[in-house]
Amino acid sequence: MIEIDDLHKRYGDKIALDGVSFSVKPGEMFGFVGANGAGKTTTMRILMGVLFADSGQVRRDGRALAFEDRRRFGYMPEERGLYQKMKVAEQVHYFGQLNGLSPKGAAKATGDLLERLALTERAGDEVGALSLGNQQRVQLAVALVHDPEVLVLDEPFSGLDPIAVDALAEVLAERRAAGVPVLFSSHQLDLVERLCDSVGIISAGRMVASDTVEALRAREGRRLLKVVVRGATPDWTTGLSGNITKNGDEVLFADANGSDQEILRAATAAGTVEHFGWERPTLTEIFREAVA
Ligand SMILES: Nc1ncnc2c1ncn2[C@@H]1O[C@H](COP(=O)(O)OP(=O)(O)OP(=O)(O)O)[C@@H](O)[C@H]1O
Repeated sequence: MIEIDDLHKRYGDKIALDGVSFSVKPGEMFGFVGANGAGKTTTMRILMGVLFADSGQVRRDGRALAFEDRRRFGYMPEERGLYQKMKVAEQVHYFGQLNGLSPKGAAKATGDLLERLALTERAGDEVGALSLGNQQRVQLAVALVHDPEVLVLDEPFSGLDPIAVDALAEVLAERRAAGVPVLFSSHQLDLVERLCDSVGIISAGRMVASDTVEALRAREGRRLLKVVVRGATPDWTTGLSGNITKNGDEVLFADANGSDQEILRAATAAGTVEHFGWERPTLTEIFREAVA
């Protein structure tokens, strides 16, 4: 398990991290989300040892991380960092060897990954000649080539087309199934919701939520009551409490937790109740609320 424990970091007067803690279990996909400048990259850089925290610790299975541990991590930094003049396959192979693979092992892993990421036809091209999206795929191949024990990816999905998003999602899901803790940051909350087991929401250097997607949705899940009544007159909700939004026969009651039975009685008296249930919020709604 990867544990981030009470990280604090300042850049001059600017407090970037103000007590960030969360953990990522083996076989867990953790989505790290937050507004621009919230502290995601800073946290990941400290996790990877390219930046030092002012205080706090990063541990793996209860032990402070050492340089050697991080060699077995796969990291995709925000600033990327490929050799523009090196050819695609050469580059992935080079990083494979740099991270401990034999020449033969690196060649096999390179071939497999280029295939998975639809880069085989570009294997002999210089990286600098590729589109940004394809360079991004090479960067991913570099992060994954040595079959890392832990994955830390800073916005790996940004700039990818939908086919590449699916290919990467599949590769990450395989690593997760093999027991690898996978941590990635993203602004694509629908994607995070679809792929991740857990989510951490950071706002101005503080974690404002960190839990499984299910738990976050369930916690907020009794806030919005959706009722559909056929054949009712539009004024059937008069006198009911809660913040009411109407769209034809569909009525949404926000903050109606204490008055749900009263609403049900009114709906039944007004017409045919076709739907009566709590709406589970999307991750985007949870995020907006958490960082508001
Ligand atoms: N080298 C630096 N010098 C000064 N301030 C910095 C430096 N790096 C980051 N910061 C500040 O620290 C805060 C956190 O930045 P960070 O890059 O970690 O955020 P982020 O969540 O990754 O943002 P984004 O989503 O835009 O990538 C921001 O206010 C940023 O301006």
